[in-house]
Amino acid sequence: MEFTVQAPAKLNRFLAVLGRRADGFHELELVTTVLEGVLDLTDTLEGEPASALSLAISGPTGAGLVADASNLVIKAWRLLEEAAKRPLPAHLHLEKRIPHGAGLGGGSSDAAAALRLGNRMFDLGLGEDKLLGLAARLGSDVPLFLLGGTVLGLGRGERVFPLRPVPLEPILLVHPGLHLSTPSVYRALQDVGYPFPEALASQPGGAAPPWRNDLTGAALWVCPPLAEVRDALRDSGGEPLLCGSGSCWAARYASVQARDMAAEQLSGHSGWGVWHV
Ligand SMILES: C[C@](O)(CO)[C@H](O)COP(=O)(O)OP(=O)(O)OC[C@H]1O[C@@H](n2ccc(N)nc2=O)[C@H](O)[C@@H]1O
Ligand SMILES: Nc1ncnc2c1ncn2[C@@H]1O[C@H](COP(=O)(O)OP(=O)(O)OP(=O)(O)O)[C@@H](O)[C@H]1O
Repeated sequence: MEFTVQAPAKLNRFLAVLGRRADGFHELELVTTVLEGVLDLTDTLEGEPASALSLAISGPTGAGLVADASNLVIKAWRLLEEAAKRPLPAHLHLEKRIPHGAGLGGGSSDAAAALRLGNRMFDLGLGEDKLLGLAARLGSDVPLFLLGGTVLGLGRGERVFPLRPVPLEPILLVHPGLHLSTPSVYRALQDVGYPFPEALASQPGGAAPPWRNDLTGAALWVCPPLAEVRDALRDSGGEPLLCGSGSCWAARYASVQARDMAAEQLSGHSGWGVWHV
């Protein structure tokens, strides 16, 4: 097709929950890296002008994902039409590789990709501030994908600021084949108790932010079998970190060699997906 935009996954290397707000959302401090260049964890959105709007979905994780008005790509397109004050008829094709309900932000990344694609395809000339505003209406995670790189997220995560790049350690991502709903994990914070973060993302002297996710207890409460992947990553010598609201885990290793040995060991587990970052 004529126009193509990549939609990578993300890794929240720091997620502090600061409290619950009156609107039901949680006040967060996040450091997120967009995993640009990890091709088997990147969706692709292509488009060409047509007589009406349509979306086709294919790819390894495309099955079971509906292409109707509930899809974040269509929701993003409708917001663009609202901003452009005219229909933007196009045929879109989404190649899905990011697992859903995995905490890797696939749907949010697709939404950001749709905003960029439509803006470019129809020469709408919407600036970054306008696109960030539309992104925030689509979901808390969408704006960070417009910035790319390593991003500080404040508020419910939608107020984004570029950070200097944090070099990624040798990392493995493991998907246990489970699906976790983000709202149910945030709700479970009430059952497990709210964490009271003392360390925030801004580190003195340019140090990398800590490897931390305050949603871990809540996600394990909602889905106890998640612990199996965490324990396997620990046994393989890694330092596990839950991805967003789950179900994927990331683990960092002391060396590329240690990471690659662990990958070989964990790939043998049936039903788990394993990626190098
Ligand atoms: C877990 C993360 O992926 C970390 O980056 C995000 O916080 C989730 O972002 P998201 O999926 O874009 O979330 P949204 O679509 O905005 O919200 C989904 C639901 O998650 C809960 N939610 C989300 C963000 C936030 N700061 N507090 C919340 O309590 C709310 O119940 C909300 O109804
Ligand atoms: N294009 C899309 N790709 C994936 N999911 C989508 C899409 N559009 C809508 N959804 C819905 O959004 C839900 C969350 O999908 P997503 O892949 O963003 O989950 P996630 O990785 O847990 O995200 P997050 O880290 O933002 O919580 C899916 O279960 C699906 O119902």
